[in-house]
Amino acid sequence: MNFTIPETVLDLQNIRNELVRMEDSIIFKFIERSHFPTCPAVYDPNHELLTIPNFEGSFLDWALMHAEITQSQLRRFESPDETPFFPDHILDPILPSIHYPQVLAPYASEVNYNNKIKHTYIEKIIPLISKYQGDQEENFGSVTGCDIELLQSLSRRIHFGKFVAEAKYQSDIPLYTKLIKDKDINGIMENITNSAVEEKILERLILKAEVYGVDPANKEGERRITPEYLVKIYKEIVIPITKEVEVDYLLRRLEDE
Ligand SMILES: O=C(O)C(=O)C[C@]1(C(=O)O)C=C[C@@H](O)C=C1
Repeated sequence: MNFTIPETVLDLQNIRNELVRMEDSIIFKFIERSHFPTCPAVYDPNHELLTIPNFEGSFLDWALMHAEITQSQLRRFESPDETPFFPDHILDPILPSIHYPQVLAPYASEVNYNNKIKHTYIEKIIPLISKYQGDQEENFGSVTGCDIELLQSLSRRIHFGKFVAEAKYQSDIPLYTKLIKDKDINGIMENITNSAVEEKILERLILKAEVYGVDPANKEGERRITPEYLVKIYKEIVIPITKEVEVDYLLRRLEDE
């Protein structure tokens, strides 16, 4: 899909194809992160080994914020599929603006689930995918680099829910208008849910984890990511938060009408 061509952005099939492609990069990033232990020091706002003068927050927060500041100057957050973790700290781009056509509602950038994504990543995903529990000081930098990449990939995937929601709204405006006016959260959730698509995603993830998760040159067939964990992460975290994004986006959809 091409963000300068609105028709391609709101085509549900294109959006789903993009979500499928994102699975690959997310799986490979999980594999990268799984080489390291949990490293709780990186997420602890008051850790003695990782205190940063004049900064309140964890080492990961500090690194992610500075990565985003640089990326904002490279125009990353002008793109409607990118959502910053530190929206109050990013800067104007140095590169000239692209002026993407507006395909989402004007409030779309305010639908920001990154705090929840970061929290869930640290609390639930890290313990699941890490090699073992504990710190390994010499890897703090690598771990932080992996975390930034993974968090940004997960954020992009989950906030794609805004495009899905807009496409679904456009496909049945009378239905969604009624549900939104009635503030019928359960009704919206029911209508945006497609269990067959979800099942397909989970089946495909099992297959991908089986193929990508084993190094073909490794005689012992050691696993780098288990299908069970991948399915658990998608089923319990990625898909549910994507649906929350969809519902939140839709609840405000009639604001300016
Ligand atoms: O593909 C869709 O229709 C979506 O809404 C996306 C998604 C997902 O997160 O992958 C979420 C809800 C649906 O039940 C199916 C899949």
